[in-house]
Amino acid sequence: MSDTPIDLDALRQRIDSLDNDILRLISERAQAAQQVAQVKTAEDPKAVFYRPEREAQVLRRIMELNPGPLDSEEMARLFREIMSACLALEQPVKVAYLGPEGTFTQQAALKHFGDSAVSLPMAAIDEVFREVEAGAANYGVVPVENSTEGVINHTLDSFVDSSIRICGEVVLRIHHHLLVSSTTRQDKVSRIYSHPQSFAQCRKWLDAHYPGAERVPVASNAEAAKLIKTEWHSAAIAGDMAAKLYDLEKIAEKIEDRPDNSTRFLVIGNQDVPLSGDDKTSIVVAMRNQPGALHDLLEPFHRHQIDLTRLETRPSRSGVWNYVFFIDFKGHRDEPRVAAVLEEVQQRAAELKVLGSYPVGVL
Ligand SMILES: O=C(O)C(=O)C[C@]1(C(=O)O)C=C[C@@H](O)C=C1
Repeated sequence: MSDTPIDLDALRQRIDSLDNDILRLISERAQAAQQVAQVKTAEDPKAVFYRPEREAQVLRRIMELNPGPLDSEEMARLFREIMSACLALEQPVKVAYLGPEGTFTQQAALKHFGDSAVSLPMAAIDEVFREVEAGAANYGVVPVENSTEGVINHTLDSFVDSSIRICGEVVLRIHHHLLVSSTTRQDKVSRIYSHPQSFAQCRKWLDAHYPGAERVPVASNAEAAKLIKTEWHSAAIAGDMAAKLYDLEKIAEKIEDRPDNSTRFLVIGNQDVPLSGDDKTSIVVAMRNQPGALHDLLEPFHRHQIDLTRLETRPSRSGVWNYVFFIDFKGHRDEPRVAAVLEEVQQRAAELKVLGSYPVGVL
């Protein structure tokens, strides 16, 4: 405790005065964003307003400059919301996501675009792709891999026949809770609803705490949360958003077996994203079915010292024993080193498609 007495009134006056400054500065920033919109429209009537590379640079800079005491992620989240509101002034952004409302994918969409984006729930991953392809939504957010359960094949397969590009990634820590409604008899829970992936991620905890309860898989965690509102003997496993949306009580928090449980989501759209300074590239490659094909494919990456961050194999839908490879690596297609590798891979592959170069997820 400090020796000098704290004068509460004086401190509040100081906070009021600081708020005045913050208010004025945020308004000035919003005006600058409106001017940016005018410049963009003058340059190109069909200009895209959302600029993922610039947003990543703004957030990274804030995190670097942050003097504390707020931690850098918290500070970046505040700026995320300011930028989201500024972008909405330029042009409201519509983001389709794998719904229903209250899913982790919606949480990821809001984490990436901020609360001023309009989020549109879709019933399936291909619907998110279609909505963005048709221009009904500007961007889409789909899950692609989970640290415990692995890849989401449906998302990868959707890229094969689509012209959609990847504009960004979001990584979300996934915390599951056991939820009940106000009418649930907590000592009589005999059925638990959740998404199959969430059951898999909480398997040990469930075996230890609810070995006898029936586990009923449903299409999403949000669906599970909704279902238990009418069943007095049921509980659901879902996240914070679903708990809030359906007004449910958490009777056990963070029940995932692995504390580092996280899911990576992709932001999809119709634009190519310029260099941000810390980028990733995703490609899909079909190799001819011959010995050493995988080695031939990977060798240029090794030689040019490019870091692979993910390699997935999927059966090709065009031939019985052919495979396609989904590869993520560090770097942007406009960097000479990456361009050289892509050129070499192109020569060795039966088919190569660059799904996008995009900023490494900041938040
Ligand atoms: O710099 C731009 O291009 C802007 O439109 C401004 C701004 C911002 O508020 O900083 C807003 C939206 C874009 O996605 C990126 C940045």
